[in-house]
Amino acid sequence: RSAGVVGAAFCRGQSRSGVEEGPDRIRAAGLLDRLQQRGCAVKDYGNLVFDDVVEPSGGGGLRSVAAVGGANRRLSEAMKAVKEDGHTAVMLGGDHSLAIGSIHGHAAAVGQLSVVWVDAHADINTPLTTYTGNFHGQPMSFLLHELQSKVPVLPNFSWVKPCVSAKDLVYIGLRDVDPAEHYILKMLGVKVFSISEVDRLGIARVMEETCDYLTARGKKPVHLSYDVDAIDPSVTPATGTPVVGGLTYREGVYITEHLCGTGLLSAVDLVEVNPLLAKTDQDVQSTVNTAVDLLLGCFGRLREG
Ligand SMILES: N[C@](CCCC[B-](O)(O)O)(CCN1CCC(O)CC1)C(=O)O
Ligand SMILES: [Mn+2]
Ligand SMILES: [Mn+2]
Ligand SMILES: [Mn+2]
Repeated sequence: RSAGVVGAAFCRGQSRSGVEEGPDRIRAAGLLDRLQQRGCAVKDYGNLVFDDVVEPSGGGGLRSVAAVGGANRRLSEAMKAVKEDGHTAVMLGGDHSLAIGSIHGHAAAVGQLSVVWVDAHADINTPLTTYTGNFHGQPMSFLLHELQSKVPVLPNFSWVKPCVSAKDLVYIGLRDVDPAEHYILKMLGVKVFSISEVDRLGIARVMEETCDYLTARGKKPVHLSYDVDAIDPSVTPATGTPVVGGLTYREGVYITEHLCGTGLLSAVDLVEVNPLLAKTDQDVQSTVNTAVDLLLGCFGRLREG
């Protein structure tokens, strides 16, 4: 197993500064050392730093359109290179708009893939349905073949090619879904395990059903896009859009242990860690340490030893 780590110090998919510090805080918590200690080869590709692209005014109520498009284009190229070097890619965010570039670059390298999206939110608003104009709530709309007739061409976004089929997407942890997103999920028949399903089925059954569903039509590389706000805010408070009633630490780690066990995990995003948004340093540490533990689960760490 080898990991290729890319930091993406980007915050302009949303409004709260600090999430650009995520990559360095996760590194400082010892991610690379802990991976190496487990016998995992690690190549650190460093951080993509997005010196603020001058943003033309306007954008029709969408926040930082050109900056988001430009940042994701660079991330896509970086992720493609990491995959072509043969690593399991690790993208450290940064806000969740970065999934546009991460998944796009992964697909450019491997072709068809499955996406497991672990999040309190569906992040599938289009530029026309978004309430907030924030691109961290929209990434999936740019990636799904089935939504392209609903997504306008935006400045710096013309490079994006849709690369995910709705039937190759599974959500886990949803508990704050906008009406338009819910309509889109129903219309496309996207597989969703909301927090209610996690309660009803238990996380082990959710993961079995997720993997059976994604491999029923043939095994494909898996892209795991993990928003730390999927986990309960009592565990990961340092994040921009916390929502009560989240996954426990144990459920969160079980997800990564199980996906690692399939042998199909090809790339993982770990996004939305914002160290400025916690009240105490303990809260920051709890968030960052959980992020590290989630990633270690992706690379074979088992709690049994
Ligand atoms: N769906 C939201 C939240 C996106 C969260 C992005 B993340 O990467 O963190 O998953 C809007 C959420 N919604 C806005 C109206 C409020 O009353 C309730 C929350 C949006 O801004 O689109
Ligand atoms: Mn979220
Ligand atoms: Mn998200
Ligand atoms: Mn978030």
